[in-house]
Amino acid sequence: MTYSVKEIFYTLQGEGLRAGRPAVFCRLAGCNLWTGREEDRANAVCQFCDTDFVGTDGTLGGKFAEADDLAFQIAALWPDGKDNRYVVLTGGEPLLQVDSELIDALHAKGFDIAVETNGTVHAPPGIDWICVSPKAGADWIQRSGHELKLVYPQAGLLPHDIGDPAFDHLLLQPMDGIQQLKNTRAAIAYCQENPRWRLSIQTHKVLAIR
Ligand SMILES: C[S@@+](CC[C@H](N)C(=O)[O-])C[C@H]1O[C@@H](n2cnc3c(N)ncnc32)[C@H](O)[C@@H]1O
Ligand SMILES: Nc1nc2[nH]cc(C(=O)O)c2c(=O)[nH]1
Ligand code: SF4
Ligand SMILES: [Mg+2]
Repeated sequence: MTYSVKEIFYTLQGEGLRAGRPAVFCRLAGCNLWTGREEDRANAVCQFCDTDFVGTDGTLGGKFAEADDLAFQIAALWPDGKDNRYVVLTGGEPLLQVDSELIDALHAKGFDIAVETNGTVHAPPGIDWICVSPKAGADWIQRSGHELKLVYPQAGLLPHDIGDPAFDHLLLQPMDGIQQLKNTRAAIAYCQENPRWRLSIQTHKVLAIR
């Protein structure tokens, strides 16, 4: 299977329960909820995306013919001789491409594997940390995982619509955009009133890292 990769870079996980953890990010190209073209945004299922996932032209992006080739490139970004290897597979929608060959190849290189998914595709077995961020108007089928990271607020998919899902951790992430400050205030208030939920800040944006 050939993997289309937008970019690969070494940074800190910015979001969610594991914010602050050093990680190689591998951003797979393409998504099933938006083409990624601005002219299509208003008609997309997911309209608030903050990410460029189109094509393979980013840092270390490209087409990787084999899982081992992609795992080799990811491993090359980890500091020499250091353990606690961690890779975050994101996109776009990574589960359109992630398969058992890639999971095995990354495990063989010693990586703990996380995925950031919109929940419209079942996660294959073996992923070590599944973060699902469901989207209003999209089929949500991956309903279990380690963290549920709900972008807030989304008309039609508010925390009280979610019930009692099979996730270890429930997080609210304020929607970035022109209402970012207002959304952050509202998310803080919701978490304080509903303490099963905790706040996820996009710390990489504050820190000005990738
Ligand atoms: C770019 S998505 C890629 C992974 C997958 N397609 C998904 O939606 O989960 C990575 C994370 O960014 C979140 N995100 C995207 N746009 C956002 C925005 N404007 N504000 C806050 N979070 C956003 C997504 O919900 C998801 O948790
Ligand atoms: N630092 C950093 N943390 C992130 N967490 C989720 C991201 C994503 O775009 O999936 C992301 C990202 O792009 N950068
Ligand atoms: S599902 Fe994820 S990658 Fe796709 S458009 Fe929405 S936030 Fe962006
Ligand atoms: Mg991002």
